Amino acid sequence: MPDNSGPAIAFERVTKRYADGTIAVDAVSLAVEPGSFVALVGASGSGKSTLLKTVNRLVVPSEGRVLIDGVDVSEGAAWQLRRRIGYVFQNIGLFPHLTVAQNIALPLRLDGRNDRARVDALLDTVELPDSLASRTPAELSGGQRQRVGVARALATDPGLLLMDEPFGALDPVTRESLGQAIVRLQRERRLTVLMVTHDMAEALLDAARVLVMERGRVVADTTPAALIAGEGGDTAQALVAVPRAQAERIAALARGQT
Ligand SMILES: Nc1ncnc2c1ncn2[C@@H]1O[C@H](COP(=O)(O)OP(=O)(O)OP(=O)(O)O)[C@@H](O)[C@H]1O
Repeated sequence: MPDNSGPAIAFERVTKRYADGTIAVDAVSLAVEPGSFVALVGASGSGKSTLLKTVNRLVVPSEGRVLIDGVDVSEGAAWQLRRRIGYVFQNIGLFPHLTVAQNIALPLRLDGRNDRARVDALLDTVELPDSLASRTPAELSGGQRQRVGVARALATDPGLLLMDEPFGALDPVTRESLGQAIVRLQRERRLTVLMVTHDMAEALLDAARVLVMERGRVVADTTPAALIAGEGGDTAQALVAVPRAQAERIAALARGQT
């Protein structure tokens, strides 16, 4: 096991209250193990993205604090913090006038590196052919663009990856293959991954731990196996019911029943 596994994250009574009184995150405390894959699920508006963004300081908590390997994220400059954290979100912003290779290399250049071999390795990681390296983002499909975004997020070799609906806009086949690529990478490098998703099936299949949020609070915090076994409470089970029913209907079809 490499000793450079991802960092531990601790949320300590993290609350985010907006000026209009909305409590997006309500006194959340939890610890994320180094090198673990944690999914955040829950209804729209339950606070998933807000909680995720407290880690890279895109959101500053009203109360409480977030620690990475024991150090409060509010210490030091935000850009230094973000350099150590890969961040993937839906419709990731690529620079339209830069090529794929230049987009991926951007964080490396900010680090004073200009490493074409590294870009090629990152293209390989996200399963994109080298032939796309000289294209601009407009010359790619949506799924290819999202893969470039993932490659760019991984460029500085961060130990921590934050993903906010990373595959939401993708077709199911691309979604599955990119998801599997991330899972392989997470296991190989022991990355700490926090992934917000609307898709409970994706959470159950990719993550080792699933947090279910409701109205700013974590109402279930357990393993996929426990969720499948019916644990985690009503909110969690309502979310599990969807992929379960689909799986049962597909199994019935496979058996020739209607
Ligand atoms: N800048 C803001 N000002 C006021 N309220 C906000 C702001 N940003 C988010 N909120 C509110 O905070 C709550 C949590 O939002 P958040 O984006 O974290 O939810 P989410 O679970 O990620 O939702 P979704 O699945 O739809 O992305 C929502 O009620 C939202 O309207």
